[in-house]
Amino acid sequence: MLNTVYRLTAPRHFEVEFNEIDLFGEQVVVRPTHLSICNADQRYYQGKRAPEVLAKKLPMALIHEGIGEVVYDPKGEFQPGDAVVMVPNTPTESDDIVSENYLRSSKFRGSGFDGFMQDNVALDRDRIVRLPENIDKTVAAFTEIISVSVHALSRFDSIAHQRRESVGIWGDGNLGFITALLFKAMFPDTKLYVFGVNQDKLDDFSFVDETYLVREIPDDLSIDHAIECVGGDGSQKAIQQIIDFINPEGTISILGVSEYPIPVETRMILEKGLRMFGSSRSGRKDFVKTVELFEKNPEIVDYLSNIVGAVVEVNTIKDMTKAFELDIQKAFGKTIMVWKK
Ligand SMILES: NC(=O)C1=CN([C@@H]2O[C@H](COP(=O)(O)OP(=O)(O)OC[C@H]3O[C@@H](n4cnc5c(N)ncnc54)[C@H](OP(=O)(O)O)[C@@H]3O)[C@@H](O)[C@H]2O)C=CC1
Ligand SMILES: O=C(CO)[C@H](O)[C@H](O)COP(=O)(O)O
Ligand SMILES: [Zn+2]
Repeated sequence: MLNTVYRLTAPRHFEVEFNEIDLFGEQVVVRPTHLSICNADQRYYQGKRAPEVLAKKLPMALIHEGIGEVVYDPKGEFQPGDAVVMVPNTPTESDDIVSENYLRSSKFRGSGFDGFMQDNVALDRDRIVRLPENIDKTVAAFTEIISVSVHALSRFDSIAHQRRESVGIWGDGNLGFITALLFKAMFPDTKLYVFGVNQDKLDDFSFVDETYLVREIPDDLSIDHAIECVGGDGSQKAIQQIIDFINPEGTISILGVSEYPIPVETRMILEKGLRMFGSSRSGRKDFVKTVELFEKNPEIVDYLSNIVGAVVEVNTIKDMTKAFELDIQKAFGKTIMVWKK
């Protein structure tokens, strides 16, 4: 079956290309319905990655956050029209210790190979997870970034010591919002503080115990552990501030992606005996856990609908460009493409 793929061939430039989908294989064919733009997509779209990275990765279809409807399953386990979330991480081996998203051999859609900007996507059957009926699809579209938070918080639970009276999340953007919301659901007895740079964004974190502008943190405040959801140019300041305010032997969970290496005050990491760990991406089990969370706690989906930003119907390449450009201008929220291709 001939399939159309919309690849980024150069910064801000999409082109139509074609590939072949083998209908006689084992893979399930999914037609994307709702796609969501991640900061990682924007770094490719705007040409913010290093030239040698762009030269290696492009042309490539972007987008690793998305849901769709099954078109064809050779085994008949899924029926045409079934709503599913697509898992972008694609392992080629398994390991008893290392999770699928950390195996260096795994490929990731929209980073190592084509993402979901296609008319149809052929996926191994363990790369799709059935969605609950009647779920808000504009929220389900960004299940992937939610599963990243679920994954990081599960790791936090196994790494951070048990004194968890107060935890701080740095970052008042989408990842900060999602992580804060899930943190409150998973650790209801811990006081959660969110630290940001925009009062209007912080006002949306109505479900946390306190919010602070990073330039107005009281000197006597301290936290047992911290989670960094800033990334980019802000990472360095955020990590420094975390090191300043965290209690000895606390754990720092790093989630923000920085394009270039950043200096970190290792002396105080040593003196305070801190643990620092990174989390990136997620695997099938995190998606399954996330979908279970949607089913058991529908109020989480309602809260998440607050961060649905622009919803753009996409019929043409011009519409794709419009969605990415709108996403750049947004103050807050996820940009959703309703994929009519
Ligand atoms: N580890 C993973 O698998 C994943 C990582 N990410 C990464 O996480 C990072 C955040 O993503 P996302 O939330 O979508 O991006 P956003 O841009 O929505 O959020 C970052 C927020 O942090 C704010 N900020 C800037 N400086 C500071 C500071 N010093 N202290 C506190 N807050 C600050 C920004 O404000 P302002 O906009 O005003 O600068 C912005 O609101 C990105 O680097 C992204 O690539 C995302 C998904 C998954
Ligand atoms: O967004 C992410 C996961 O949801 C990761 O940050 C993203 O996968 C990093 O990939 P790349 O190396 O291509 O920037
Ligand atoms: Zn992402």
